[in-house]
Amino acid sequence: MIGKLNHVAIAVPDLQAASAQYRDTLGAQVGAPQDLPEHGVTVVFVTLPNTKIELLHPLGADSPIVGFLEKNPAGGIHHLCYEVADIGAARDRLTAAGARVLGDGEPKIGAHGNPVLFLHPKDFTGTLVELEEVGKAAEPEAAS
Ligand SMILES: CC[C@H](C(=O)O)C(=O)SCCNC(=O)CCNC(=O)[C@H](O)C(C)(C)COP(=O)(O)OP(=O)(O)OC[C@H]1O[C@@H](n2cnc3c(N)ncnc32)[C@H](O)[C@@H]1OP(=O)(O)O
Ligand SMILES: [Co+2]
Repeated sequence: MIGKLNHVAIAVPDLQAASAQYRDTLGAQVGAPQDLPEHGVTVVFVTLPNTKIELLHPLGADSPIVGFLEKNPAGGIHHLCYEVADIGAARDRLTAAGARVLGDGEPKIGAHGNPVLFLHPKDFTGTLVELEEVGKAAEPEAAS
């Protein structure tokens, strides 16, 4: 059911410092900060040849990553995001298997404009999992 690793998210206490480290020390392609008020985070995406790193910083007092940064003040790996072709079907299959989908169970639009859901870390070997629906590219038409 799961496909490509879309991104690895790292919660960071200082977004500017983390962005500079990835750009200047590691020589990676680093994007601009993006505020996502609906998710309570500011994100910066680092594009790697085979996946992305999502640098996460709290936006607002109700941010879901405030508690994580309190427990991990230097920052740390926060979640993995896997691509799925049909997020509704994935959610139904996972809830039937007993996994907890976070929030009200309805997908929200994530940083890439695609529907996303989160799964409780206690149900996935201590790892918070994000699912992102990435539509399949149109099949090329068969040559006639
Ligand atoms: C969608 C926009 C963007 C994108 O990619 O497009 C993003 O990725 S936004 C990312 C930020 N959004 C979220 O994380 C939404 C889902 N998260 C949540 O609902 C909460 O953060 C939750 C429920 C995972 C944790 O809630 P809380 O911070 O209140 O912590 P608790 O003390 O209730 O945690 C319970 C238990 O789980 C452990 N925990 C918490 N966070 C993580 C984590 N990231 N990875 C692994 N384990 C985690 C925590 O330590 C507690 O364990 P315990 O043994 O009881 O101490
Ligand atoms: Co994410």
